[in-house]
Amino acid sequence: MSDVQQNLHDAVKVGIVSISDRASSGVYEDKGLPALQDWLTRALKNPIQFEPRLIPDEQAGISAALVELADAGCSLVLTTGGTGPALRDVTPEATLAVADKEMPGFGEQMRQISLAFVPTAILSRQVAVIRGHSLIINLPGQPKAIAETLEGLKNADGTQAVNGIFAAVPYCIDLIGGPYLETHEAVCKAFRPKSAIRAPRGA
Ligand SMILES: Nc1ncnc2c1ncn2[C@@H]1O[C@H](COP(=O)(O)OP(=O)(O)OP(=O)(O)O)[C@@H](O)[C@H]1O
Ligand SMILES: Nc1nc2c(c(=O)[nH]1)N[C@H]1C(S)=C(S)[C@@H](COP(=O)(O)O)O[C@H]1N2
Repeated sequence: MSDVQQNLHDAVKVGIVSISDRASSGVYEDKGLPALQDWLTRALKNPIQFEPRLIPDEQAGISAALVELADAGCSLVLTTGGTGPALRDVTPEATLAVADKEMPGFGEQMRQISLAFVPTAILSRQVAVIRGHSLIINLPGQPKAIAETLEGLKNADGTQAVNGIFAAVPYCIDLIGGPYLETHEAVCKAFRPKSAIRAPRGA
């Protein structure tokens, strides 16, 4: 029987939001939602209910989608796109507008990680916030940036060279009263203080 069939892991609802004028109007195919869904499915042992949204770079519409997803019980909401300096890039403003708390460490670490991949990493103004029981994190719009920032940089032998931000997500979600997230270590090794580690179910 699989872990899911045995109910070994809490179920989690995750909002995934691709913010792109061109993908949302059909000028090009959206690669943001598939990349988010693929990475989360590879990384998490928990059964995931995805809530996908594909929307244009409009501040009010982005804020409305984030509020709707947080109110619908998404413990985690990941956005992709609209974090740069272009006039239509307003994802950070839309995210901060619905925040109860800002979590600056996520943006700082993502820019640090991304510098290992591209010198233009400093152009991303990405933020992370808490709204109620939801952690909302902005990722850059380049589809490859999703795995890069969540997973970090690995050496040729698979050991971690730079930590991805997802390592800190499960404990953050514990602290805001969400489900207990568990990861596949080959993709991402989550960190929790010893006192916060729960004994495996069914052991
Ligand atoms: N949802 C997406 N699907 C596929 N490719 C994307 C997507 N979003 C961004 N990209 C790619 O990453 C590049 C940089 O993303 P950015 O968010 O800056 O897009 P943009 O230039 O603001 O345009 P748009 O909002 O229309 O996607 C884009 O030019 C495009 O090649
Ligand atoms: N990991 C990673 N971070 C990245 C990039 C990337 O390709 N990989 N692109 C950068 C670029 S070119 C820009 S302009 C900013 C903002 O991108 P966005 O407007 O698509 O969110 O993210 C930066 N961060």
